[in-house]
Amino acid sequence: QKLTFSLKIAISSSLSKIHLNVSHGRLCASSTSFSQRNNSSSANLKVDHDQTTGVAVMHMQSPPVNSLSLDFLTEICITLEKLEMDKGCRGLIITSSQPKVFSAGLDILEMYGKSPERCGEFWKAVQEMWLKLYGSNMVTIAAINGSSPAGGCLMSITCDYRIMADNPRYSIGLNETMLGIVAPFWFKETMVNTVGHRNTEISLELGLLYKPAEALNIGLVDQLVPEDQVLSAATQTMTKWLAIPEHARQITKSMMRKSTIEKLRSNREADIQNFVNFITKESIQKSLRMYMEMLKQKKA
Ligand SMILES: CCCCCCCCCC/C=C\CC(=O)SCCNC(=O)CCNC(=O)[C@H](O)C(C)(C)COP(=O)(O)OP(=O)(O)OC[C@H]1O[C@@H](n2cnc3c(N)ncnc32)[C@H](O)[C@@H]1OP(=O)(O)O
Repeated sequence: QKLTFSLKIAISSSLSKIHLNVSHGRLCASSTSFSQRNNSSSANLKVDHDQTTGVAVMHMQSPPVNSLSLDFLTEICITLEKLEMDKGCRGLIITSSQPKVFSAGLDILEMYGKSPERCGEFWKAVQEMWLKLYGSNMVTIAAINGSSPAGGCLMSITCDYRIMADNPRYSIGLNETMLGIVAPFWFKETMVNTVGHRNTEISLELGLLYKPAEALNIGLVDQLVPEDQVLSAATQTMTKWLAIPEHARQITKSMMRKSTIEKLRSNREADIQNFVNFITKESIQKSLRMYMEMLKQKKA
């Protein structure tokens, strides 16, 4: 059996302790320094892990708008995997370091003019991020400090709780139909599980983007706070969620989400084929091109 051995040594203190754990056939080594903080950065993510509270804050910093490219999705998945395996991490807050935007959703350039193979690889990464987040054992909170359309909204609704900046310039929603594309069944089900069937039907058919107050009204977000308090409110909420007996909370979460997760898990290949066939159609490529032009014109 292959053992994965990862050794992280925090040199922030000269006195650091190394813990070895064997779990699920994997040998992991992690370290705790007396400062109890473990900060790490990759190209487009900064993770602040406070080991005293067991809470990690993942800051997305992929300019200009945190759009989810294949590279960025891969980075997010690797980080989620590491945090999930780390017994010292019980809660995850996801937020953005980019001004005015939480995430602009999937990177449109990954879906335009690309080979079927590349599109398939991209879609597999989108599935992977969703599976990791929706099925996470950690308490997950989206600290939505900017606009969050389409894939950005999906990312938010995979979390257990959403706190959004109360700024009417921002919006959130699954607006895929406005791009001439269709939210797949697992996007739709995540939305139904959040705001119910009727709200989802209206929202998806019309490709609606909601202002924060409207999003709160239909239950797409759970709380609105002034912009400068999004992260502190998320931290406060996290403390409450982490006080719930962990095993009971995790089993309950799994019970609520299991059937949606299983449906994708057992149909991953077919879902990739659907996506590739759909997105490479001439008519869909034309819609995406027009949408990108519209985005550029909006700027001019
Ligand atoms: C039969 C069933 C089969 C199932 C098939 C499945 C089909 C596929 C399903 C796909 C699912 C999800 C799709 C998505 O997530 S698509 C992405 C949707 N996103 C959007 O519509 C958001 C578009 N962006 C905006 O509205 C704005 O950019 C913003 C986020 C509100 C920010 O506004 P801003 O004024 O601050 O910034 P702006 O000047 O507009 O943008 C800056 C530059 O970034 C580029 N850009 C913006 N969004 C994206 C993106 N999503 N991907 C790539 N690039 C993006 C924008 O063009 C600007 O670029 P430049 O500076 O002009 O070069």
